[in-house]
Amino acid sequence: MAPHTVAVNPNPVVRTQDLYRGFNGRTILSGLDLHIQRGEFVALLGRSGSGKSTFLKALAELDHEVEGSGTLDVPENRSVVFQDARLLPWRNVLQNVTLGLAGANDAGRRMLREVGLAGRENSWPVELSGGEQQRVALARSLVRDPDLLLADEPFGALDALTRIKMHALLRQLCARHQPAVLLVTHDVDEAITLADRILVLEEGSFIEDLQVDLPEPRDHGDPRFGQLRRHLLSRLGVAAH
Ligand SMILES: Nc1ncnc2c1ncn2[C@@H]1O[C@H](COP(=O)(O)OP(=O)(O)OP(=O)(O)O)[C@@H](O)[C@H]1O
Repeated sequence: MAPHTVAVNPNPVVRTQDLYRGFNGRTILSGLDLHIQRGEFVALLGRSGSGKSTFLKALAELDHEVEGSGTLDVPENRSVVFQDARLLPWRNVLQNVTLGLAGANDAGRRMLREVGLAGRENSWPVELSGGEQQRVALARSLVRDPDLLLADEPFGALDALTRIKMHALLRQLCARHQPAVLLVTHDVDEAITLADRILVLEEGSFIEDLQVDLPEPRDHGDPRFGQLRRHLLSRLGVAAH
C-alpha cells in the first residue's frame, strides 16, 4: 500500500486548493488540497462530524449557507446521490430517471437495464424496495453521463445483502462510464471494496491519502484487506479485533 502520489495530469476533474469551510466562525475544512482524476474512485472516511458531507456539498456547490474560501474547480456535469433516493413520487421510474432531459427515453431505458430494472419503467417509486429505489437514483445520476459522481452514504439505509449487490453494481457502472467518484461513507469495508484511493478527514485535514492496490473483485479474506482495514480503523480511532 503506497502513499498516494498524484499522476501528472494537467486536467484533473476535481481540483481544490486551500479550501476552507466553516459555520458560525468554527472551521470545519481547513485548507484542503485535492485533485481527482477522470475515472478515479475516491472514498472519503472520517469520524462523525469531521466534515465529510461539508466537503461533498462544497464539490456539489450545494453549500450556499457556509462560510468559506479557497479555489474549487469542479465540472458542470456532475451528479449527486444521497442516502435516500429522493425520487418524485408522482413520476414513474422512467420519468424519474430522465427528469429534465428531453428525448432521453431510450437512454433512460438502457440505463434502467444496466441497473437491473428492465421492465420496471412504468412502476411508481412507492412500488419499489429501498434497494430498487437506490438503483433508480443511480440510473438517474449516470444517464447524464456525469464527469463527477458525488455519493453521500448512498447505501447507508440498505440491508447488508442489498448493499453487497449495490457495491458490485456501482463498481461495474463506474468502470463502464468512467466518472470521477467521491463516495462519502462510514463503512471502512465499503471504502476498501470500492475505491481506488481512500482519504481520511480529521479536524479539517486529510490525515490519510492511500492508494488501494488490491486486485478486483476485492476479497475480504485477503490478508492485505484485513491489514488495510486495521490501519484505517486505527486512524478513525477504533480498535479493530
Ligand atoms: N448548516 C450547518 N450549520 C452549522 N453547523 C453545521 C452545518 N452543517 C454542518 N455543520 C457542522 O459541521 C460539522 C461537520 O458536519 P458534516 O455533516 O460535514 O460532518 P460528517 O463528517 O458528514 O458527519 P456524519 O458522518 O455524522 O454525517 C459538524 O460539527 C456539524 O454540526
